[in-house]
Amino acid sequence: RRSWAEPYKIKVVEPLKMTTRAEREQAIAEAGYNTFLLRSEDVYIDLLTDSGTSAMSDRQWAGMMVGDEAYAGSKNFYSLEEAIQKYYGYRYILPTHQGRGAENILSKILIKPGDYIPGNMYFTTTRLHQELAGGTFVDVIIDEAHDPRSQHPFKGNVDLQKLTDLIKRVGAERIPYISVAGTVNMAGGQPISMANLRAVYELAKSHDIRIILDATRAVENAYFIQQREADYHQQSIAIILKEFCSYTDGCTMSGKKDALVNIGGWLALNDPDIYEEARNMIVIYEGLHTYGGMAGRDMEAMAIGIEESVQDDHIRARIGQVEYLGQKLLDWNIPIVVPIGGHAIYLDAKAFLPHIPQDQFPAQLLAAELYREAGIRAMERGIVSAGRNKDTGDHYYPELELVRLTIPRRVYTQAHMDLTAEAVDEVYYNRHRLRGLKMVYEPKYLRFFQARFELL
Ligand SMILES: CC1=C(O)/C(=C\N=C(/Cc2ccc(O)c(F)c2)C(=O)O)C(COP(=O)(O)O)=CN1
Repeated sequence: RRSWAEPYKIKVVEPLKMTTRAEREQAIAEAGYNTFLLRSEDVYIDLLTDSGTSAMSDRQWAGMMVGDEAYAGSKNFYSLEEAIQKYYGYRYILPTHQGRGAENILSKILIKPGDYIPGNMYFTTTRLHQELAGGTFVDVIIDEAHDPRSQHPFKGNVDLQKLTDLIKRVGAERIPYISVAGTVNMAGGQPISMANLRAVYELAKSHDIRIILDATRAVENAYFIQQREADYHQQSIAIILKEFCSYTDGCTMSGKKDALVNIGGWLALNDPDIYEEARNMIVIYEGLHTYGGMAGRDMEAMAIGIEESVQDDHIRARIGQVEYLGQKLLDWNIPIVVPIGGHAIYLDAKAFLPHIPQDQFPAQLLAAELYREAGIRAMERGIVSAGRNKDTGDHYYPELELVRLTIPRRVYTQAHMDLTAEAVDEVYYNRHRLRGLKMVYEPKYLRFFQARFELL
């Protein structure tokens, strides 16, 4: 059996600065034990996020050179519109500066105070925009998604009974849309199956309720459908993606993930009336409807990135690298979320640090420790990210207390993955010495971005 290797070779590199442990101890203390507050130059392997951190191809860089920076009607808008219509299948396309720009517009248009928005697990910016519009997010994901050890192949699936119960409880008229993400970031990059999405679509249509997809990693979701769903083993990623989107009425998209760009996103819709209102709102919050907060060059790079993202060789290598790292950690009995997700490895901080109670922020501590140990930057995805219940004011206490090791696309080599695994193993070996944190500064919104902590 031949090993696999990437379907590309490297043409440009960015030299990295190596730091000492002493320098890292000072840097993480000055950053308040919050990896978001570290300087990039002090980070060796940056696994904070796959958002906007992927490497563009030479064709994308070439596309940057043909940016048509006209204020209105840029050529690049039409290449982007064509690429999205071709690969995602939606009719109307509105560029936005990134995903949350689309989430803001959509929430403002579709949600009325007192509405309920069911979805397959929360996402931070998505839920916040739903709440700011007066809505309440209701989690209708299957129970297995909240269990880091469950091997369910499609943990992103919607529990149709939970959804039906909500419709019965509040009435279809209080549900402006069902918010479906594929893959599900906070569950560990877990996919929803085509069969489940089709069933959700049929249920929604029987109650005349819309479905809006968060398409941010829908290409990765298509890969899992190809690999794990019998009917799709012989289908190309592009064909699967298009069918997947056909079971939804529109999508919000952060192009900073699947679409291989450093900035960009869109709102796509099939309903002409919602489109007309969104097209009008875009000029308030994002820019003219033919650039939506992006430069022409960025739209061109994203149009090319969409084409590259659906190539079977690309997505197989991308997810193969994540699986490579995850399998190493599993072989060393280090607790991670299974099945291995599409864009990241998620350390199970509750199992990793059972002696640190959740309100002493174990995942926050573990992310800080991994940086101190090896200059590797990861992201807390536990109680700090979950924030506070808008009604009670108390923390949410999520089942999943995770540290996300997020792999940018086409950036790091297998050697970086090997070193990351060794560093995690070192921290695991010394985990008994670790102790909790206290939060000393807590911002009002999305606190995890800017909160500061001290060692207990
Ligand atoms: C499934 C989904 C996302 O993953 C996503 C973003 N993701 C980020 C950046 C980020 C966002 C929120 C955080 O709590 C976070 F700590 C990190 C990330 O790293 O995963 C957005 C929003 O897209 P925008 O970032 O283009 O506006 C919408 N939907």
